Amino acid sequence: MSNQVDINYLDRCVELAAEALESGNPPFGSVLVDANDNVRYEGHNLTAGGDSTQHPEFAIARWAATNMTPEERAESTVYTSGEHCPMCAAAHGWVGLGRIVYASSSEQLSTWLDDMGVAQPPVATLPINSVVPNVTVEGPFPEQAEAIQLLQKQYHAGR
Ligand SMILES: Nc1nc2[nH]cnc2c(=O)[nH]1
Repeated sequence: MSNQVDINYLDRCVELAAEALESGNPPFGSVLVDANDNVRYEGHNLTAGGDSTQHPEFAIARWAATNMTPEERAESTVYTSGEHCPMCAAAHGWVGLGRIVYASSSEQLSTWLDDMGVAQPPVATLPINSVVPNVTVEGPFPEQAEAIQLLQKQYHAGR
């Protein structure tokens, strides 16, 4: 069940995605929140340097593996501006993180890329649950997805 708390964290993800764009990176941002509603990690995409695995969701999985117990991980929520790619969904599943709430879906991203005449990513745009069937996933959220589409347009217009 989503609520205003979820919406607030998604809004933060949109802010982080905007920060990514400002620093020349693709607009993706994510937040890791534990069961006590503490933000444990937040970040944005850092792939502009040439390492295409520097997604915030992947960074969250690796940070959580080092810094949280298995129980803490399972009870936490990952908020993210865009639905996890298969690499990040797999990392999320391997480290046993909990619920995922995303603003815009991979299917939406794929459609936006086609509409902009931009090539599809080299990794399939699968739904998270195709990769990790047992993770609770919520999204998309229309208002935040619209904001992300705008950031995607700005990112690709500048390339
Ligand atoms: N969810 C997500 N998808 C991406 N596709 C390309 N980069 C990213 C990223 O950082 N996050």
